[in-house]
Amino acid sequence: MHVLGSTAELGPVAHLGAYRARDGSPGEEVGLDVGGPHAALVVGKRGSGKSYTLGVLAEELARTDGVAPIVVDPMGAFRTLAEAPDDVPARVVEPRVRADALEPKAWCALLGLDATGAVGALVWRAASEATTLDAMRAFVDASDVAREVRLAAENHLDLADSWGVFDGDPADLSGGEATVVDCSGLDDAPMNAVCLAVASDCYRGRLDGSVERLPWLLVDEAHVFFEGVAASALRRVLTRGRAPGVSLVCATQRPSALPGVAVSQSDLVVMHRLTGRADLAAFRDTRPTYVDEGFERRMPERPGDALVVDDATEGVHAIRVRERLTPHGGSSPRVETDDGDAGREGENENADGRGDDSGGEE
Ligand SMILES: Nc1ncnc2c1ncn2[C@@H]1O[C@H](COP(=O)(O)OP(=O)(O)OP(=O)(O)O)[C@@H](O)[C@H]1O
Repeated sequence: MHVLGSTAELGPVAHLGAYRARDGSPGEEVGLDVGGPHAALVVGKRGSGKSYTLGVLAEELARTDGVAPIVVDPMGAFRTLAEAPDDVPARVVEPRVRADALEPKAWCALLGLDATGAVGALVWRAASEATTLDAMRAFVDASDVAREVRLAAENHLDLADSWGVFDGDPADLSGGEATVVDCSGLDDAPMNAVCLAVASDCYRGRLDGSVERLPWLLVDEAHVFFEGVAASALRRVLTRGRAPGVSLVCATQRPSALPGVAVSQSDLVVMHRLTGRADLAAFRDTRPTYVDEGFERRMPERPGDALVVDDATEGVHAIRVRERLTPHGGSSPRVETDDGDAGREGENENADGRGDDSGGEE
């Protein structure tokens, strides 16, 4: 098997798929080095195969010794990973956050409060003094401030309480099975709080030695998190995660919405079909050596086909991602036809139902 992500035989390899010849026929099997930490991006327009590829990677990591795979799942698309426990060790957990996993500044940002205003300052002090949401509320309740300030702070903390993510303890994420943190049904703000806590726990756990396995954090719809309070924790993993051994794989249909550091720090980019001009520019600017006009001519057409830009081998590799071992849960709902079948969803059809590959910006 040809290994991407490393020039040396370092140990465990995730089977990603096979090389793809120009006529689409499969070639040698392709794997990805998972023996050491990586920062990777999986990009492509809607329906091009990003979640499917993330699922393949999660399956491989779940079957790899010494790593702790965690999927931050915004849509519940990865719950199916746990459907074949004999083949793929995986579990689905509720999204839970310890209130003190968030710095006071993050609490203000999460609740849309100006930290220099009276209400923001009170919430900031509550987050500095208390370790649970209940204790933060008690702190606010007992505070000696103007009534309207106290009521406004209470309302904001009630909102946080209504998300349900601060109830109970978060699951231990350091196990060897794939852990799917199911964030479906959550708004962007609580989802960001969850992602922030997961990324911080992985990073700090490796620094203080409490996490033994090397964490692999897989984040779908990553633009949602780079636009929210999780951004700083994800940036930290991107820029400083390699030394403690934390890997991050971000999937997005909008790479232009990610900060430049997400593209520049990624040593692997799995590019499914991508047509938006701004999105292509996000790569052309940081990787002019790889992403030229020839690159655009090689752009994959079918869902599941990809170009892998690999810093280790300093090359661009045309591959087809292998089929999933567990069911793929990421397909969009489709209209039922008269004979009861859902509309076709073949390899040559885009998720939006067009049989062609005409794209344009998303
Ligand atoms: N490697 C593959 N092998 C076979 N089929 C695939 C592969 N990758 C994707 N597909 C097909 O393409 C469909 C769309 O893939 P997927 O759900 O991963 O797209 P996506 O890029 O994540 O879309 P969205 O942005 O809407 O979430 C899948 O339901 C599956 O049928």
